Amino acid sequence: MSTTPKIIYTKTDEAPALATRSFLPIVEAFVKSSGINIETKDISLAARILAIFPDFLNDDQKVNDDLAFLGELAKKPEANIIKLPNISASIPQLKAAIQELQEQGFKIPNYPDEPSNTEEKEIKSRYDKVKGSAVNPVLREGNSDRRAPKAVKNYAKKNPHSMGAWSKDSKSHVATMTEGDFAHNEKSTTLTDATSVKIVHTDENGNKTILKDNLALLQGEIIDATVMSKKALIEFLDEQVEDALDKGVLFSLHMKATMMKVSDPIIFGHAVRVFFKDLFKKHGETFDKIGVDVNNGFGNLLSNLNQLPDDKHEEIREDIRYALEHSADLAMVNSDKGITNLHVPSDVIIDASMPAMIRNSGQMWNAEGKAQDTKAVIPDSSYAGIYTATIDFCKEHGAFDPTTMGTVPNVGLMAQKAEEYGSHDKTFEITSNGKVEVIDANEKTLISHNVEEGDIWRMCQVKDAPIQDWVKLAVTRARASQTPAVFWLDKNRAHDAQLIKKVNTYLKDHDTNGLDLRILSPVDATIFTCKRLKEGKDTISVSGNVLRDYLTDLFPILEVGTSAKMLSIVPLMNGGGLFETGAGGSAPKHVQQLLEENHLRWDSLGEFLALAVSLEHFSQVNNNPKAKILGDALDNATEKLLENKKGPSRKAGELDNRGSHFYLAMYWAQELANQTTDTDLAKEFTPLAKQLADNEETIVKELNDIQGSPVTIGGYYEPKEDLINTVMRPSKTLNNILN
Ligand SMILES: NC(=O)C1=CN([C@@H]2O[C@H](COP(=O)(O)OP(=O)(O)OC[C@H]3O[C@@H](n4cnc5c(N)ncnc54)[C@H](OP(=O)(O)O)[C@@H]3O)[C@@H](O)[C@H]2O)C=CC1
Ligand SMILES: O=C(O)CCC(=O)C(=O)O
Ligand SMILES: [Mg+2]
Repeated sequence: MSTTPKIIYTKTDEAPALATRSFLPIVEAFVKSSGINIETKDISLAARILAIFPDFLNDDQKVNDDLAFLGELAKKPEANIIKLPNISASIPQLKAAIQELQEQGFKIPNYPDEPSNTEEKEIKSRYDKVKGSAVNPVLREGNSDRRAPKAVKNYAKKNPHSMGAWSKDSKSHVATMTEGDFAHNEKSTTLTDATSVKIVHTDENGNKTILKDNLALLQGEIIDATVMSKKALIEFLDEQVEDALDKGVLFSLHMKATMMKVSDPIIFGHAVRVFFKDLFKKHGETFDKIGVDVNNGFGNLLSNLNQLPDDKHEEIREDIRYALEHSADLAMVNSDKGITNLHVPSDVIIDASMPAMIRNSGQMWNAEGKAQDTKAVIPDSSYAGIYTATIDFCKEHGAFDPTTMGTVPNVGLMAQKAEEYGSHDKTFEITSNGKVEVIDANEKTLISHNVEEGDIWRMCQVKDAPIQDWVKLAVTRARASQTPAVFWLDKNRAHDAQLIKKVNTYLKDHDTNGLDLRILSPVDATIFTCKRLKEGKDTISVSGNVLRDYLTDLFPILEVGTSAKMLSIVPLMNGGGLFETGAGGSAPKHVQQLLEENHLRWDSLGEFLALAVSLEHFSQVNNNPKAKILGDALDNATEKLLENKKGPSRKAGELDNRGSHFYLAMYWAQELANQTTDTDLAKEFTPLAKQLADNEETIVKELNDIQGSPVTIGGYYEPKEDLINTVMRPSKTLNNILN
């Protein structure tokens, strides 16, 4: 077995996977002579599906379970992983990927929506492991450190992105529940001893069902459990649809159906049924018969209608048209194609969609493709208040100004499936009235809730070691950047109250002299942070897992226009490093544009930043000074790329992702040629730098001239390697130089 130190590069999905085909050959060419091996591991949705069905595949079709491999590696000190964004698949995406793979000759089974026998149940449980946020929680064996690097911030100050104006009269607002939701029903406790718990449902007749057994918990672990009342949820949604109609604002639902893969699709389904309640009243039975499941979005209903005879089909279509005309206006994902906010649960994801709305004067797109004030519906009130507070701040003070505003780095608790991340196998849609209890090994009930049929009950856990690590990371970052840090914790929330005790205890382990550290509720923290932000002051947010996700899109999108340019480091708890490429996702719209116009507007800046820190980490761990020089040179090259505005444009015919990679390579080679610390590297890169510069015009022309017409890559989830490489490496001149 080889123990050669290496950097692992992940192959993922959609835009970042396309970009990798262009960027990775450059990286490999640059690091080859410095004793750095790059190995790729495929954690794309397609590969993850194939990895769990070896028994359905021919020998030559089988693939390794690279995610499992990386999950183990992430726990070892030698881990050095560059992690690109991947699809956290909703059911419609999962099904599309399955269909594509089947069409390519992989004989994997269909996804059984309603498994009717043991075999189907087994297949479904395998697919459920691939579903939703199945990669990040496995690899993130450390807490999160995300911030905008100085160069990125300075660039944004000099070249501000567009920012929609806010007025006091804006009707946009957030609607959230005031009772009966996860926030209001939460109960929490810290374990004094290690134990093993079971989760038991007892119905009104005393019949017990074990929902989960033998869940081992450590001493000092915080657990919390809560329930979303179906009745309260439906009543709330009903009021919001009415209110949106009354106020003449768009109805827009913002969930995290991908990451919160069990609870949020159920909530999404309720929203669809409430919005189209007359339709469901009239045709509910028909929908049941043809297997409609709107937990997968309204699009699921539409695609199932084909099973009906033409006249019935047309009648229902007419009723849908009527419903859309007479109910509140829906926010649109694509008004040209008639795709609404309720069509696909993975189209509107709260972390990216709320900041986009706030950046756009609080407006979303209506059916005519025009911007309109919006009611953003976020049913659970645990975290909705941060958006209310931000929106109120903008109404009061106007939009933020990217040329003067400060910055908000985040230190996020997420290691070892902390908080809601770890709730997936402990979230249940309740089948009958009764109670749900968490019972320990001594048969003591730790937490108990009365529940009703249809309620969503969930339990989360957060271990003590990750909390200690998180507090330490917060202090380290506050010290290193001399920036005030705020723990976004609400003493009135059960789970947060437990966490606050630990924060206060563990802060004592550190020298906090001269640091400004506070604990504020999320709403107060938002107000405090926004005020400082407006005054040009920086504030670190130290948050739990969900707020980590929300805040690392919210502030970056307001500050620098995108979260793709964030430095995103996960110092792994066992000493390794996971380097993520920004805080954004895989930008599906970008693939569409590439296929139609052969232009990829994906910006790899986050990847450049990740590689630089990965090289630095490699240098330290493996005592390899060349890696440090490569990393420093890459950082300088990235800064130059920003200064010279060589990032991708949005428009076909202009510099795109591939062109920006060329410039990065040229600047990187120049930096290496000009540095004086390592003469061998300087000697190696001097001719390369010259060749790249001499051929700049030819290469850029080759990269831009091919744009403008459609291309094929032989698949969306599992593109053909030769086709995708041809599309992503179209400059013969550049390829020859790199070879
Ligand atoms: N770390 C991870 O693995 C993450 C994965 N995801 C997954 O990503 C997918 C898409 O999620 P979504 O919520 O749409 O969020 P995205 O961040 O992927 O996309 C939202 C918009 O942000 C802009 N954007 C994001 N990244 C870049 C980039 N590098 N360069 C240029 N523009 C960028 C694009 O705007 P424009 O259209 O204006 O160009 C894009 O349409 C989902 O499958 C989700 O599960 C999401 C977040 C993190
Ligand atoms: O894991 C996911 O599904 C999304 C992750 C994400 O959005 C983030 O970490 O910012
Ligand atoms: Mg996110």
